[in-house]
Amino acid sequence: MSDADQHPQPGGHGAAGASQDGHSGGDPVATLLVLGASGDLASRLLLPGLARLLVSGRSEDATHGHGSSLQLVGAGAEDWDDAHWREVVTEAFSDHGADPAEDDGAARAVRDGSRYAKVDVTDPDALLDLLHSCTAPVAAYFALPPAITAKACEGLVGRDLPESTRLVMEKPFGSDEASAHHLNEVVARLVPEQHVHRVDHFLGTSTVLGTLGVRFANRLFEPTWNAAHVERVDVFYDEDLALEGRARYYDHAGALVDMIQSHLLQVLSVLTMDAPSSLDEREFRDRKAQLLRATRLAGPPAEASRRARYTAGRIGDRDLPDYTFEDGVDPARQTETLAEVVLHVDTWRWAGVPFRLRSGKALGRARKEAVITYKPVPHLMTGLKGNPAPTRLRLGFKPDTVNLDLTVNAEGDPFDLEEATLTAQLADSRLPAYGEVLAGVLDGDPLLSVRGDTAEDCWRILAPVIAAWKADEVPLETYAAGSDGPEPTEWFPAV
Ligand SMILES: NC(=O)C1=CN([C@@H]2O[C@H](COP(=O)(O)OP(=O)(O)OC[C@H]3O[C@@H](n4cnc5c(N)ncnc54)[C@H](OP(=O)(O)O)[C@@H]3O)[C@@H](O)[C@H]2O)C=CC1
Ligand SMILES: O=C1O[C@H](COP(=O)(O)O)[C@@H](O)[C@H](O)[C@H]1O
Repeated sequence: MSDADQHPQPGGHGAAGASQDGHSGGDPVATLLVLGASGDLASRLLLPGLARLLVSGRSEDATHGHGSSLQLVGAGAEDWDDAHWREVVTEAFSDHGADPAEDDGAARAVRDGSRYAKVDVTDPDALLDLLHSCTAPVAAYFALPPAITAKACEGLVGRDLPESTRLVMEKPFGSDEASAHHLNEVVARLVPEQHVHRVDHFLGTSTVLGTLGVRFANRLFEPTWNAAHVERVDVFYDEDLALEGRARYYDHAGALVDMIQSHLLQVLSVLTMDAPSSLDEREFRDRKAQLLRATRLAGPPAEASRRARYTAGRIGDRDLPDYTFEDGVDPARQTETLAEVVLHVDTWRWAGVPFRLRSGKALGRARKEAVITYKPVPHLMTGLKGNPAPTRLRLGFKPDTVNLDLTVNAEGDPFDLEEATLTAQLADSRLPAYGEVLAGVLDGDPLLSVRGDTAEDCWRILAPVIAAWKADEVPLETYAAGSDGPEPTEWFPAV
């Protein structure tokens, strides 16, 4: 897909361009239609995100003052009625600071006005009827298994959708570059690109957004943010959570697709892109796309990728079984629970710098941070003692922190060197990631959505790894649950 296809209206945000009041997305969304209302995503992340958005008042901004009249429609295969759906909404809202019983504002209005529709989304007539029964513009949130989402979209091709419909698509978007390309073509026949929200909730996290402030609102970092000064960059998303009953999805996806193909490549792009001139969606997404287009695996998959799976172990007071004994897991799938890759970004700025992306489950330490390691100083003056550790900037995710590891003169002996860390705790975002994502959807602003070309590129970058793992060219290592993961190697050093 070319840039031109992605940008029918240079300078504008939505298909309608910037609206009269300067808002980015044209008409605000009137109906949020959650397809897959009985699913895990809807109850655990979407409804809580919506609750927090309603309480924050941002929904009024996002909908240009119509937050409390937002219609919430849940739909799915379950034989629920409106009353049951409202109970689900009430529970999710109450657990997240928006108890409709106490709140007489937007949360209550949205809950009281919400309804449920039973529908098989793969039946195009039924889905279309449902869409037309909603007040337009409708944001159709596909909280569905990806194959069902693709089938539902295909069924809508050639049919008349309500005006200004937005399609909100979850990850994974496609299952490889070709299928993502195909899905992009299908979606492009339904709505303009600016009305497609390919969700990556990491782009809604305060840390990823906070990276922009640290990088671009300070004179200090940007001049050294390049291959001349940076030795390596490591992005870790090590979780102490294990499978947590998600075999139906995870045992097919694995760590590479679940975390690296989607979230961590987005983090990488924000960490390494050139400075956009504004937070206009086109400026921002162009910069990310440019960076990812230049990204490739740093070597042959047997060296530049590694996969591993947890065995039985203990995390805190939890005993965990070997992954292959978890409910719903098929050991023959050889699903990895930890993945690491090393990438290169072929640009003047980044040539030769290794970027390691790593994520794993059931690790002893939940380490979630991007570490920028600087090169040693060109000359350390004779007379200073000690072996200085490299300067490191560590951007922590959850909690959101900035740590700068420096070498300083030691206490008591000014000729000796020691390490010191400057730490800043970043302010918590008022909204959880899904609240931020929904604000963008309701506002019709795709700034924090993954653009179609980028969705394809993320598959292209990892295609050699996926093929090599499928062909068993890279061994599936093991690590005990509760450990630090597989042993460090030259390609995957301890940092
Ligand atoms: N859960 C999570 O933490 C996250 C999920 N995602 C993504 O969100 C999407 C949904 O995931 P999740 O909620 O976990 O999945 P679930 O399996 O929990 O839920 C899927 C929902 O879709 C419904 N459904 C399935 N087929 C149809 C159909 N033909 N017509 C109508 N409804 C149907 C299911 O109903 P029924 O149960 O009755 O079949 C269920 O309500 C996936 O793309 C996933 O990758 C992304 C980030 C995090
Ligand atoms: O999308 C996903 O993300 C979570 C990690 O994100 P967090 O915001 O919950 O920390 C991950 O656990 C899950 O496997 C993956 O599907």
